[in-house]
Amino acid sequence: MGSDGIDNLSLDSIRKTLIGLEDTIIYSLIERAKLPLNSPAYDSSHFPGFHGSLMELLVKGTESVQAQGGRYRSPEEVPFFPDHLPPPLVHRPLNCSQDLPPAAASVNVSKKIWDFYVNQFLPLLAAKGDDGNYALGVASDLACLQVLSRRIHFGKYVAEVKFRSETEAYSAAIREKDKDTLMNLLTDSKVEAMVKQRIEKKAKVFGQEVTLNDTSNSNDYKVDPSLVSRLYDEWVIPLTKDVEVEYLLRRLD
Ligand SMILES: O=C(O)C(=O)C[C@]1(C(=O)O)C=C[C@@H](O)C=C1
Repeated sequence: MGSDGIDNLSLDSIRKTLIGLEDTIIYSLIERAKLPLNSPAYDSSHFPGFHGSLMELLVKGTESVQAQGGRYRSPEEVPFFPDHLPPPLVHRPLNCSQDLPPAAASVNVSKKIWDFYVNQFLPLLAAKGDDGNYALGVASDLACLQVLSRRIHFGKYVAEVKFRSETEAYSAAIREKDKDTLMNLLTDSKVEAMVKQRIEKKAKVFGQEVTLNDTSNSNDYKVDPSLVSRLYDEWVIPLTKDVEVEYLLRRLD
């Protein structure tokens, strides 16, 4: 996101940002896929010394430190545990557009992102096994979760730009609280198909084994490209659209 402010945002520039985030998402998935599932880290009854799972403990602690460092000050940065975060110690203004209408601040699908990632997606990404190195796995999970969340909450900017380009049609549906019409207005099926094709292709290119001779199997990838496409199809795109609808519903408040 550049420093030009919301007035100069275009659908093209936001889509470019989404395309850039695809690279980060794939690389973070490749990192997590190197480690075994390590299921005790996600089990809230496994470690008796504290409340909740080890993953929750580590993510809360990391988010707390990052909040002090000035994270979570823009609409696309949403913590997974917003309660009791310490105030930032860094007050320098962000050199990126953050001036979305107030509607943006309250749109938050973090819980849904956490739930699908931990309960549905991670067991498909990581091979069964337990190497006891839970903190490393969770650090890798948080990298995945944060970039997925950023991508999904970027839907706020997408929705704002779409609202500005067709204000009358969107306003009518917002006044009626008509979620279906909003969903239809913002959906572009051709773009969705391209996004899914591109992410699968990138997973093949970024995830291929590089060797100096030609003996490697060209169908061996570090993360299954069809799983990455499925991630977008089942979770990333639908949740981005949920963010867009939720944002729009509050846009005229
Ligand atoms: O690019 C857009 O227009 C978006 O709204 C983003 C997105 C996506 O998540 O990739 C979501 C909805 C549209 O149907 C197409 C793509």
